[in-house]
Amino acid sequence: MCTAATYNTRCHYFGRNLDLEYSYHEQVAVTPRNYPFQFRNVKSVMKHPAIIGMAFVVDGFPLYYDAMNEKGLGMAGLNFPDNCDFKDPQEGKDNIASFELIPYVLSLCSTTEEAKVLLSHVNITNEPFSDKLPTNPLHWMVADGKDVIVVEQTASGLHVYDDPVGVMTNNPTFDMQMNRLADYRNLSVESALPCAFAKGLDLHPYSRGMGGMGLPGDLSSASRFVKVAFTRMNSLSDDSESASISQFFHILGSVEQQRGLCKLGEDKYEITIYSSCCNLDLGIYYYTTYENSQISAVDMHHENLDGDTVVTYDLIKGQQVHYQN
Ligand SMILES: C[C@H](CCC(=O)NCCS(=O)(=O)O)[C@H]1CC[C@H]2[C@@H]3[C@H](O)C[C@@H]4C[C@H](O)CC[C@]4(C)[C@H]3C[C@H](O)[C@]12C
Repeated sequence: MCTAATYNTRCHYFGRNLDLEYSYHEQVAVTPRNYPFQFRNVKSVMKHPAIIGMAFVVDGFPLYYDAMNEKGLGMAGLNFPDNCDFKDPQEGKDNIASFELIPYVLSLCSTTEEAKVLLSHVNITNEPFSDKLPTNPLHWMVADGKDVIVVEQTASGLHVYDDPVGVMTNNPTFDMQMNRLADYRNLSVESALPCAFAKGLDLHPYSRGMGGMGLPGDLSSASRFVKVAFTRMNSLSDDSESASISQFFHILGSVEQQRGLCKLGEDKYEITIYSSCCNLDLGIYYYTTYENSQISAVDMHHENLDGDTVVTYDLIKGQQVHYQN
């Protein structure tokens, strides 16, 4: 399971939880402007905005999980089993392999609006990166400081949805997630609204937070969608960088996966391997890992963005305890 979210204060933030029971060797990867993106079926992009994000870098190619470009556009891929339908290349379409979609969009677009136009010609293909890395089912969230969209390719074709709640998880399809949200339309952050259940009935609000009673707390993707939508839509912080990123990680923390709660086999448990937060305006990629709750950061503008090879940073994974005495 995974969760993606956006959050806006003075700057605009975009990120995700990566929830999985195993790890590839993911790293923070900066792709400079002159790295040549060679795609399988469409023409190469030799010069593009610089990109930073989390990637598994194989033979120098950044297989991004989530990333942003220096124009302020972010994109994240999340698991989308059963519904996802990547197809064979089709005549008359821009055929983009699923592992190419993040570099393709982030190297050619500056805004969500531009991404919508680009995606309207796209067929996402099932071509694997290599024999060792077969295609996995994914759907994507794309966001700039203004708009958020969700991109899903199912048996009926490629769908682009406007995302008014600025969050996304896994199954079911995005339109169904939004339909289900109506089941929770009476939830509120108010602790003691008058009883709507029956006029005059004295039902004492014995606790704070009762306006949110009924908010799901389990780890399923449908429940996480509701939980993170409620959290994100009501989130408040001041607009400093420190307060904004703290709040962002709290939004993702509302749906994080603790080891032991989601069993996938003998001694196999899904956990939140990392959480990321991109400052879309400043090009800073913040992250925490399951073991390391201290926020680490890589600033793309501290790199030579006119280079032509991908620069990587290993994740700082061990817990960083700040002893005070
Ligand atoms: C599985 C990851 C998504 C996490 C997630 O949603 N898990 C939930 C599992 S479930 O719903 O509960 O079953 C996705 C996110 C990004 C994906 C990776 C990126 O797309 C980059 C490459 C792409 C290659 O085609 C496959 C390997 C890969 C390295 C991908 C492996 C895997 O599919 C990743 C790591």
